[in-house]
Amino acid sequence: MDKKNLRAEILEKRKNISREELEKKSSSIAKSLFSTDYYKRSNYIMAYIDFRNEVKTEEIIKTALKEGKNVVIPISVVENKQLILSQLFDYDKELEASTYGILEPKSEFVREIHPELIDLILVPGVAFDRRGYRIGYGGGYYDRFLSKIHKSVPKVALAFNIQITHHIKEGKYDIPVDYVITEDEIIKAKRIP
Ligand SMILES: Nc1nc2c(c(=O)[nH]1)N(C=O)[C@@H](CNc1ccc(C(=O)N[C@@H](CCC(=O)O)C(=O)O)cc1)CN2
Ligand SMILES: Nc1ncnc2c1ncn2[C@@H]1O[C@H](COP(=O)(O)OP(=O)(O)OP(=O)(O)O)[C@@H](O)[C@H]1O
Repeated sequence: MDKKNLRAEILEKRKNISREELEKKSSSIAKSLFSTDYYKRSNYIMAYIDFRNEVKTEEIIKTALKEGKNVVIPISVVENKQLILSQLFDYDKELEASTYGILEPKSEFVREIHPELIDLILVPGVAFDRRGYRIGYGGGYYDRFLSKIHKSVPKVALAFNIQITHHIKEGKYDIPVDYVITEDEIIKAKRIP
């Protein structure tokens, strides 16, 4: 199946997850993340702010902040499809709906951070395969961003089971993630060299 149809098919399935299930599955994904070494070791986490029935990240962000970790979120720059990073201190106070309807920091709370500081990246997406390849919304924001990040920084996708697909044909800019955490398992990306 081509990328466009696969994207549409999975988005349709994800739309049908109830609020209750969304909360429950997201919470179990958060718990799995907390159990990993890369989460425990992290000090600067780049987290996305969920929209449109993505795995919710509110609990992850609030827990990480409580544990004294630094949390950084992306701001979309539409003109050049780049992501700017901003440090978040208070999830409930600092955010407002912005580009694409995604929550971003209000202007007075933008605190720009250099990408080199990041030591764990939580990646959103529409579909993933077990090698860590990904389909997003088609903007190329994360591929562009990840191309600037050192290979050693763990890239962890959060996804519901229904977002795991057999095979995604990789494009020339695609940067695979290292792990995909779902409500049922932690998939360590297997890539045949
Ligand atoms: N939570 C979250 N934040 C994120 C992303 C994400 O996937 N999830 N992104 C990941 O990159 C970036 C935003 N990317 C987006 C790209 C396109 C559309 C969008 O609405 N596209 C139109 C179709 C456009 C077209 O094809 O003409 C649509 O879906 O209706 C939304 C977000 C940055 N922040
Ligand atoms: N590193 C890059 N440099 C230049 N162009 C890029 C880069 N990464 C992606 N692109 C371009 O961005 C466009 C969208 O890419 P793609 O279809 O892979 O997006 P996606 O992964 O589905 O979306 P997103 O990353 O926004 O979730 C493509 O035209 C692609 O060529």
